[in-house]
Amino acid sequence: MRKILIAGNWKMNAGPTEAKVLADKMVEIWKGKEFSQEALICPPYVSLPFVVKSFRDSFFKTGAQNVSNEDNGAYTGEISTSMLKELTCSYVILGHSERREYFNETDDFIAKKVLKVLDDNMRPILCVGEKLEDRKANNHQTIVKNQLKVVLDQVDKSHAENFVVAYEPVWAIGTGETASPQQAQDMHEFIRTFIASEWNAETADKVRILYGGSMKPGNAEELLSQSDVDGGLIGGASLKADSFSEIMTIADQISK
Ligand SMILES: O=C[C@H](O)COP(=O)(O)O
Repeated sequence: MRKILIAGNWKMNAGPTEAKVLADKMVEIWKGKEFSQEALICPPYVSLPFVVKSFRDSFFKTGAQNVSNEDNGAYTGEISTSMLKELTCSYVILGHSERREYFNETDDFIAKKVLKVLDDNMRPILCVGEKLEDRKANNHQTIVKNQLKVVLDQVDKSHAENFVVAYEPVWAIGTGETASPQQAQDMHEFIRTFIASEWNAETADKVRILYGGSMKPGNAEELLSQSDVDGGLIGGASLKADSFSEIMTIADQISK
């Protein structure tokens, strides 16, 4: 059984002051309540210590939006896995389409980071997804398969439980346009089948596959109810404590 992961990616939003207010609000909403699934917030690096502090006595987990593939050393501007672990971060988002597009991150580079995160006993959330032109040209499966293959070729299947994939169709990110539940399910099933062909069915079954792209309270139930959708990677709606909590409540009522 896979636990649903509701993950918020705050992107380059919410500096320390705003982040603390937002995190405190989330904790307040869930005070005294239990959450049967997993909730995660990935703030910008500078806000992480504040969010960690706000979440200290709660079930909320924290993660980062990127990390270096190197150990501590002379790498100006970078952040290491050991620094994130010191803050008790457990997840790292990797290969987000914004990093691929604006910072030229390649599949090989992303694979190195995924390996580093897994080797250091953290959990990568590997983002994959096609652009609108790929979808229109019916190339979406090939694009996603190629992005995944570079990483899967290097990751041992023993990491399956810590390995998280996020399917984020680029055309649905921040646009208000969402993949239909069927489009999401079809791609998630394709991803799981591909992982099974690279590893095996038993390990593929352990991998959580999140959907990302304009997920909000109004569409979360339909998306999260799909058999291969194991959670959400949420941008805009995670910047509002109420919206994020509503999605969590929906996830709480769905069991896989
Ligand atoms: O990482 C999150 C995704 O890019 C989705 O962002 P969004 O919910 O604002 O569309």
